[in-house]
Amino acid sequence: MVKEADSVNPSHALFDSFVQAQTCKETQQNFIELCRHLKVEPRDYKHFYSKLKDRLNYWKAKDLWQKIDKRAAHPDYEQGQACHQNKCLVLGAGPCGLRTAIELALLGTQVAVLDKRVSFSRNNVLHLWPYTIRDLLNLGAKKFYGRFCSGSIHHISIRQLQLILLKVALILGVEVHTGVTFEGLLEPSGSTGWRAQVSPGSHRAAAFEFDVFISAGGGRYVPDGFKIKELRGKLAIGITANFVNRRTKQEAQVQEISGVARIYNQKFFQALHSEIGVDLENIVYYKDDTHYFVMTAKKGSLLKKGVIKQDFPDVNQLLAPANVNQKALEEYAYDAADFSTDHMLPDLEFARDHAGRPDVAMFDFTCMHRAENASLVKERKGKRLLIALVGDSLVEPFWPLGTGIARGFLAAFDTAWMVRNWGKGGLPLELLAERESMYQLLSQTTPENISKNYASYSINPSTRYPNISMSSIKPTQVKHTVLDSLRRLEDLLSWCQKNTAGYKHVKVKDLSESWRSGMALCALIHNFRPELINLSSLDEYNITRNNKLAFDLMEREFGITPVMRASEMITCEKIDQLSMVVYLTQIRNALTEKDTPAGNEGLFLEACITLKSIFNNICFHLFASHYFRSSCLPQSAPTASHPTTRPSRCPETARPPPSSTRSSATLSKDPVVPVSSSEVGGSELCYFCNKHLYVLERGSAEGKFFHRSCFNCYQCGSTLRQGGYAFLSDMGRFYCELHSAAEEEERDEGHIGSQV
Ligand SMILES: NC(=O)C1=CN([C@@H]2O[C@H](COP(=O)(O)OP(=O)(O)OC[C@H]3O[C@@H](n4cnc5c(N)ncnc54)[C@H](OP(=O)(O)O)[C@@H]3O)[C@@H](O)[C@H]2O)C=CC1
Repeated sequence: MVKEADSVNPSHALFDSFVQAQTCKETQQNFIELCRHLKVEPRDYKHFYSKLKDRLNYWKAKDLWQKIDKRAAHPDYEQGQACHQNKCLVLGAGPCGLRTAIELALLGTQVAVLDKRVSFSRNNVLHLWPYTIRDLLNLGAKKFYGRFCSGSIHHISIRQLQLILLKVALILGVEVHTGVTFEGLLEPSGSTGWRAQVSPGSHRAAAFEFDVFISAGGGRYVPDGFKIKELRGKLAIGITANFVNRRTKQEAQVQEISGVARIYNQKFFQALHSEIGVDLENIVYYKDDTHYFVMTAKKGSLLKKGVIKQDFPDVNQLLAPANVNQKALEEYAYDAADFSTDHMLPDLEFARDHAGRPDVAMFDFTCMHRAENASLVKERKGKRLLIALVGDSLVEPFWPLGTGIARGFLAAFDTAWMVRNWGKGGLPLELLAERESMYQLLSQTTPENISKNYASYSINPSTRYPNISMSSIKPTQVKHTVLDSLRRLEDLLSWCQKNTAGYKHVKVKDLSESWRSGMALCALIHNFRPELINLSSLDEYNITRNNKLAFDLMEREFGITPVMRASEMITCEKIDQLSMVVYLTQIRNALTEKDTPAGNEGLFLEACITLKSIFNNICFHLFASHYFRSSCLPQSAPTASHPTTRPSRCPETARPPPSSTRSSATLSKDPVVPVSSSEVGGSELCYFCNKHLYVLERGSAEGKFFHRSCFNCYQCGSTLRQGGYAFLSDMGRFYCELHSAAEEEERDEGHIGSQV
């Protein structure tokens, strides 16, 4: 609604109302009225922002335009042309979905955001890292929310953050549909591309076709093809509570708590326990729209206080709603809040959650989830879809550490960078590999180890991560994320089986060893061109002759170059599957006269060929002479010239590096570890189990070599991944994120709460 006397010009008043709107609904309504009044059509997303700016000649808006113009002028966006042909659906209007939508709009993408919620009702308060503060200020946060970061500790409530981002997104021409539930992806059919199944089904978002899908639904929806990994730690029960902030003088004087962990203030926690029976590991208090508390409580005291009714070893059973006494939980949170603020907050009254209940909740942080991959590509009927996860659906944050939104925004920028490359026609495997390389860094990022030059931050990862290697993950390592391609390997195998069935001495079981004798290749040729080959003249044990015959015929008749020499089929230890896949695919295309791979075939061949060439390089760099002694890899592979890093033999004898590697140094990824000729052949010992380690099964991190299956958290035994671990060098131990934080917290005395 237009506020009276705000301005004489109705459009100015409408703009003011839009800027000041305090709910999602009010924001959307004011926006629509403003657009109507100025006769600008939000669906004309390409020109919307410039038209709005031109038609709203209002001094109060100038500040905002300047900020947005400055961001939009960054060369990364190529004046909104970088992705002008792309369309993106974003699932979730949480902070991360909206932040991603803004970047994609700046790249020129047509963006639609869906959220099932109709209101922004989350009171919980998020900690902001310095770069996020700068980022939001640059988007005009102060304009939309005058109190932004005016307190002593930098934070913002989720709903205020969503409001700011929603307003910026709308100004940039993003369509935001609330009250719409995403039910799943609809595959292309006929001339229609990828779409979403939504509820209500009649909503116009159902007709939106897109080639990029961002899943930012907060972790509850995981698109097909993504694997989610569980990181299980020791029992950690989180409690959040929000109390009404009446903004009185007395409330203003109460000190915030940026994070008090038990180890740093034993006295406080002992008093809390002995005086009121509340036993906590840590507590945080932020004063924002509400008085917000987040704490980790010990199970014993929750049982004693009757918050948890019955003890169960299984945490799901333990924290099931039926096993929680809500009233007792309210009392517990109330007492903790009152005690930790020295009883200085007068008339503590619970704020209300979206359902009108006292806003206090209990969460399980024992088990955190993270996706194994950040992105993938699907292809159906020749139409490709890039799918990316951002926010909590990518990595669930441990709230008391206050990393959620900062890492969420970093992933939003990284994702936008990938979409930019997608829009510019980058090869799927290459851009997926680059995205995964960035994803490896995410869990290691801290306010200290990311670049401090906030002014130069852009979606380009190199502006944010010092010493980043954008190619630490190779395309071959993301092959499984190009989903159609893998299915096509199976298709290729069954085509081969079908067309060699019934031939004597031929049994095709795979795309490698079954081809060694050359009989299967000859059978394949005979099946299609019997006149070319006399099968009765073949001897299954004359491997070189059979293969030479088949290779020569393929080359002469169909112009297909052999992938290896016939003699190598007998000498090699293992047939190289990727070489065979590329070779057999070309044969299939030739024999079935599909000579130009098109549509889905294109992606498949691209995958195979990229995999093959990369694989050859990696193999050469990694396995050098060992592989050449024993394998069939083509000899044209490039030579390696890296220095050698020798592994330590075991943790006990390893000489500790100068400092803990949970520093900025860990941001530069392990290079592919080169192997000297004395090492190849593989008889080193695994850093962890001290057993023999062969080159082909070897993983490495921090200069240590090990079996990949041995790379587990010292504390909980969960499997570690490159980039998703911390290494405490003085002890020579590797930890998962959760346990490294706990371990460091215990050791790092005097450093109270700077993470929180
Ligand atoms: N309570 C807290 O303190 C919370 C804090 N956060 C913070 O916010 C950060 C960013 O969160 P973010 O990743 O953006 O996720 P959010 O949870 O903030 O946003 C996701 C949004 O998508 C909605 N959604 C989920 N599934 C669907 C669907 N199928 N169709 C339509 N809408 C759907 C969710 O609704 P719904 O929620 O109803 O499923 C929610 O509104 C987190 O890292 C964390 O720090 C996030 C969530 C809660």
